[in-house]
Amino acid sequence: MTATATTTRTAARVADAVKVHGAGDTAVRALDGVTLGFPAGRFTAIMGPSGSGKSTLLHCAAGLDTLTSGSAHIGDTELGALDDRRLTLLRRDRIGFVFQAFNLVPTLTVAENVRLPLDLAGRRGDPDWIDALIDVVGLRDRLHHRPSELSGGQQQRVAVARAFAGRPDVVFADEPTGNLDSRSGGEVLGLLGRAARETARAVVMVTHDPVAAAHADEVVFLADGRLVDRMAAPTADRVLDRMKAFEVPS
Ligand SMILES: Nc1ncnc2c1ncn2[C@@H]1O[C@H](COP(=O)(O)OP(=O)(O)OP(=O)(O)O)[C@@H](O)[C@H]1O
Repeated sequence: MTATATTTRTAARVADAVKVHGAGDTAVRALDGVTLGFPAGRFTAIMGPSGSGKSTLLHCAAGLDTLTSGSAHIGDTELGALDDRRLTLLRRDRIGFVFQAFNLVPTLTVAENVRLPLDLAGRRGDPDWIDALIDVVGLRDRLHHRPSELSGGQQQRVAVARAFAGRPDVVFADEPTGNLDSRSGGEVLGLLGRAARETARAVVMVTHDPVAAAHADEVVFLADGRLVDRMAAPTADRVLDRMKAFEVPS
C-alpha cells in the first residue's frame, strides 16, 4: 500500500513556551509551558478566562513579543534565532494580521489597501492569488471604493484580504469581530474559516466570544498560562459550557 500524502503542515507552533512579564516581586508568568501547533488550512480559536495568556500567546507566536524560554516557529524558522531586522521581515512577508480596529488607510481604495503590504515590501505579489482573494471576501464590486464608503463588516473583509495578500504562512486575528454587529461578525468569521481552508493557510484567532469561537475548526483553551483543553468541531453552547467550568464558585 502506498502511503498517502495527507500529513498536514504545521504553519506555526510554540514548544514549552514560557513568558514572564516583568521581574522580581511583580513578575507574572503569563505562559507556563505551552506546546501547541497551528496546522495549515485550519482555523484555530484561542479562548480562556481573562488573564489566562491568550494575547501573550498570540504575540509570542507572531513574533511581536519574545518568549522567556521555549521556542516559537513560523514554518521551519525559529523566531528566537532572528535578529530584529529579520524578525521584521518575517512578520512582513510570512504573517498576516487582523485586529479589532480595521486599520485601513482612509485615502486608499479597497484594491490599494489589499495590496498595501506588498507595495510597501516592493513585492509584485501574485495577481491571480489576489484576484481569487477578492472573490473569497466578496468585494469585487467595491474595489474602487474608499473605506469610509464601506460598512464595518466590509472594512474588516478588506483587512482579511490584506492579511492574506502576501500568501503568508499564518494569519493571526485578535478579536477581529469586536467592533462588528453579530451579522457582520458572523460573515467575517465565516470568511476567515473559508480563507484558511481555500488558501491552505493557518488562521489563529483570540476571542472572548463563544459564538465567534464556534466558527473555528478547533478551540484551544488556556488557563493560568497553560493549555488545559481542546475542542474539535465546536458549537457556541459547548464552548460556553467549557468556559463556565473555569468560573470559580463563590
Ligand atoms: N506587558 C505586561 N507587563 C506585565 N504583565 C503583563 C503584561 N502583559 C500581560 N501581562 C499579564 O500577563 C497575564 C496574561 O495576560 P494576557 O493579556 O496574555 O491575557 P489574556 O488571556 O489575553 O487576557 P484578556 O482576556 O483579559 O485580554 C495577565 O496576568 C496580565 O496581567
